[in-house]
Amino acid sequence: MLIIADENIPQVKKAFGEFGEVKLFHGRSITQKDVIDADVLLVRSITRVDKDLLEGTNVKFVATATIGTDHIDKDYLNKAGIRFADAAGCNAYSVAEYVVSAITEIFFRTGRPFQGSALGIVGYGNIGTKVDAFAKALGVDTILNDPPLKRKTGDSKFKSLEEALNCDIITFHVPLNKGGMDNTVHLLNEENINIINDGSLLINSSRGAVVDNHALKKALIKNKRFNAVLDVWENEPAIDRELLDITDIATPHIAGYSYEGKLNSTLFIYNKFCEYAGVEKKWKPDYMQLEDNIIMPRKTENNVELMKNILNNIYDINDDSLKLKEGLKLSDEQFPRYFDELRKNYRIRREFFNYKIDGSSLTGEQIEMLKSLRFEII
Ligand SMILES: NC(=O)C1=CN([C@@H]2O[C@H](COP(=O)(O)OP(=O)(O)OC[C@H]3O[C@@H](n4cnc5c(N)ncnc54)[C@H](O)[C@@H]3O)[C@@H](O)[C@H]2O)C=CC1
Ligand SMILES: O=C(O)C(=O)[C@H](O)COP(=O)(O)O
Repeated sequence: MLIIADENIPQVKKAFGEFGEVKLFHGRSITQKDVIDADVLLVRSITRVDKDLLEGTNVKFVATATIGTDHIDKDYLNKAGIRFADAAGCNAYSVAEYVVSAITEIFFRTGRPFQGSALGIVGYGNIGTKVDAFAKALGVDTILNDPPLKRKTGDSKFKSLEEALNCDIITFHVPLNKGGMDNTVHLLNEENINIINDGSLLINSSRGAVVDNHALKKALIKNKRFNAVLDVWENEPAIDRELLDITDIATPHIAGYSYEGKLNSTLFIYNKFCEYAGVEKKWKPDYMQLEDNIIMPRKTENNVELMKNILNNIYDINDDSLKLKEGLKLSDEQFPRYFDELRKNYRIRREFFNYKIDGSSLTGEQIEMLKSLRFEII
């Protein structure tokens, strides 16, 4: 069996090697010629999988080691009788932790408290539900927007997009739906961007095109009255560098790149392949136990300061932002490669549950907050 895989799927050779030859390719440059004799194609978000790539090939099974599937023409795969699998949920905690880090950093910079702030969550699926739980743990109220779920459940907890945009923080966790009733292309656009209040914080870690980047740039240039955190961009990796310059925290599509999230992505597609092929699931990734994982936070009653102090030991989102912004020095030709290299060589970022926190200087409420964020308290 010939298996063609994106070189950035971790441990893919170990996982799939038992089924045949695994050949690795750079995800942006996989062509029909590369997959012509393949039985299995394993991609990440940067490979467009459609008729142009697969017609006339031998491919019977396609999997993406990602949550998002907007790069896959599922209708074509269905018609062509090609089985498809995604890695739904694999890095949901990673993205939720990214959002906690982004809020902490911006609130620390601007001297705002978590308590009493309201967070609008657009998209209440695997990631949105985790962000909701984390926000509540921090003392942040939430407003939920998810029209498909509202139709399905009739639950009055789901509010309008306008209500979500009216919050102190707005975060997007929707798939990129290109058209239809639940279109999400330019969900935030020239018309509704003005709903965002002065001093609010906008976070997009879903897909770049969910936010009209041109409208956002115009709004920020005209009057920088709210903060913006962007992990995803229109036209990655050739992103709008003027927008990059004026974004408060700017990262190269790494919100889902926790160590666990990446390994889960391989495990999830491996498991789905085994189910498809009717073979026993033998492989499991080695998640490696973390050493030196005890954090002793400074005593403070200010929870933003406490979180900033803890996150400095785990994941300082500023480091990612500064590195991406260093790319502003490069030429337009050099930048896309730089963006991809930052992603390829991304650091090992462990999820919160790996860390133990010395609770001796913490209040009972702070201990409960940190436990809800999946830290272990000792
Ligand atoms: N930046 C990154 O590294 C990552 C980005 N993502 C992106 O995040 C997206 C969301 O991930 P999950 O929560 O796991 O997906 P999910 O499928 O579990 O949840 C998405 C939710 O959005 C809702 N939705 C659909 N259309 C909507 C609309 N027009 N308005 C409001 N809500 C709408 C759906 O009903 C669903 O509940 C993925 O599709 C992917 O594009 C996912 C992982 C990592
Ligand atoms: O899971 C998703 O969806 C994502 O956006 C990924 O975390 C992004 O990873 P790549 O596939 O672009 O490496």
